[in-house]
Amino acid sequence: MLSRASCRLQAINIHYRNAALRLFSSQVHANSIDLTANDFERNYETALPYSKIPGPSAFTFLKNALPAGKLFGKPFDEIIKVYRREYGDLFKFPSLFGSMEFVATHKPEDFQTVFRTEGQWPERMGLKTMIHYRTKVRPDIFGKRSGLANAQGKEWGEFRSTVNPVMMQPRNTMIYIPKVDAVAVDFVKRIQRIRDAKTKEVPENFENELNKWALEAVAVIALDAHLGLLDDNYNKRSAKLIQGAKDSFRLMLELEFKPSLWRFISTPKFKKMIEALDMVTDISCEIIEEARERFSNKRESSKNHDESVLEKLLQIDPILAKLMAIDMLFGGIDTTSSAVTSLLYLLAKNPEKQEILRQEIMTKLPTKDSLLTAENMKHFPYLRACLKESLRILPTVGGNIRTVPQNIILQGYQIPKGTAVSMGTSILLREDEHFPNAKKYEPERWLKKDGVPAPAKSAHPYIFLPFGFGPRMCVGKRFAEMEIETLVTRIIRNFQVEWHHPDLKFKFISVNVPADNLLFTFKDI
Ligand code: HEM
Repeated sequence: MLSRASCRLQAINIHYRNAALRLFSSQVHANSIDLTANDFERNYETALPYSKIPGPSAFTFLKNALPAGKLFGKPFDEIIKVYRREYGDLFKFPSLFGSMEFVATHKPEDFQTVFRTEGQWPERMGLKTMIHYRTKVRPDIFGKRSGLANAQGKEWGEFRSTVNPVMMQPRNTMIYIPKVDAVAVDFVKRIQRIRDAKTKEVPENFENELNKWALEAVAVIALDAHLGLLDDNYNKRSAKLIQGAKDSFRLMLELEFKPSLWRFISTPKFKKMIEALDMVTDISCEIIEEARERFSNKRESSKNHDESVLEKLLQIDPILAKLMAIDMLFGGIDTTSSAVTSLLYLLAKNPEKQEILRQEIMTKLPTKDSLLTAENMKHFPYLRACLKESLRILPTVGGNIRTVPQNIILQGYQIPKGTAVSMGTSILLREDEHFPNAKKYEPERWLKKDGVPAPAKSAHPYIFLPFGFGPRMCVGKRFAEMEIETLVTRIIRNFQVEWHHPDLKFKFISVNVPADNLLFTFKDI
């Protein structure tokens, strides 16, 4: 029987889904085309056969990826770029040693077709390595479940309906601002302690500091837990969690998308991935168990509305609650810290934009210790535009993926039901054709002025989707945006951020992460 809390959440969820549907249909009005299964069925037989889609053969793909091959050791986004130059906007990646064959497209009209036909329970191919680990290696923890990101069909639909009201409602996000702000204030103090006394430049391991901030921030939301990562003698257990999460993402991606025999034998990389995943799972479970004990010791009268995500979900489904909490700790590190990195870097490289942002922040935070509230966060449109613009120029993820639930046609080719389609947006986001003066950091393009719509609105509506699209979009979107905006507000209120080194490069390791040391200078305002 459903508990009262669960009924309330289900009702909120129905409301949420309706609101989300309205939002999506208003988002896509501009260039929308009406697509029905019938349109494709009518023309499917006359379209070019799937087998004719260009792309490297399994042999060429393997040859290129081996030592001495032209793509050996190249990151995944680089491989995609090379094949796009060779084969055009639509090409096929072959299956190798059991890996999944997929089609890659770089046409916004195709993204629209794929998203508009994705159905009630959109499918995104799960990570086989993660599914294997959770269901075969650690059923003691996960039972038969592989987590929200890897679940499909009805199981995914039920999981998502349960977590949406807790994680995706703006109201439920804003209540965590004071806690997340306290973490941001600690981070500002940490910058003051670790930067060079004279030059004000931070040490070369600053990326690790940002990772620690990200884990600390997501842990207060997920578990109401203070991990102590920003203290000088920081907690080594949580530091291991960060390293484990980074290693396992890197290894999973390599095993999934590069030629590997892991499906048949336990390769050295596979063993390392299991070790890293074990580290993440075991430490997360310990932290979650501690949080659970704290909640059970909490007196009824002291319970309040800003309970952590875990606490709220525990009242509905304890196993799902634990799974979601692990995934929040796991998925909430590299993603948000990478987005903060690109935003700070672009503000450092564009001091005039940084100054406009600071003026906006000063209107609501006249002193450095003014309170940051849900109310004054509503009045930072330039901050929001700065974040969008940095996600455009230096996106955190390279694109989106769907497994199509019906036969469709892309660029004149048959795409049979069940095909995985990858939609590469990161290259398009930096093309003048879609965003005039695309290389320029121009937050203003996201703002409407004197009743004139924001210039970025004229781009195809399916290109800029940094958190994905539709019912399967990122479930951590609202928390991520709030965490990033809170931290950047505190940093820009306290420091002039500068960059005095050659241009920063990024590399793609499941998300785009900096390839060089983050040698930011933070001068006091
Ligand atoms: C800047 C930060 C982030 C970016 C850019 C980002 C981006 C994305 C994208 C593009 C997807 C795929 C969406 C789709 O297929 O339509 C996704 C899914 C997901 N994200 Fe995020 N994410 C971020 C932060 C987070 C955080 C902080 C969490 C955890 C609290 C999180 C948890 C997830 C989960 C669990 C999914 C799978 C959702 C599902 O399959 O239903 N993400 N994210």
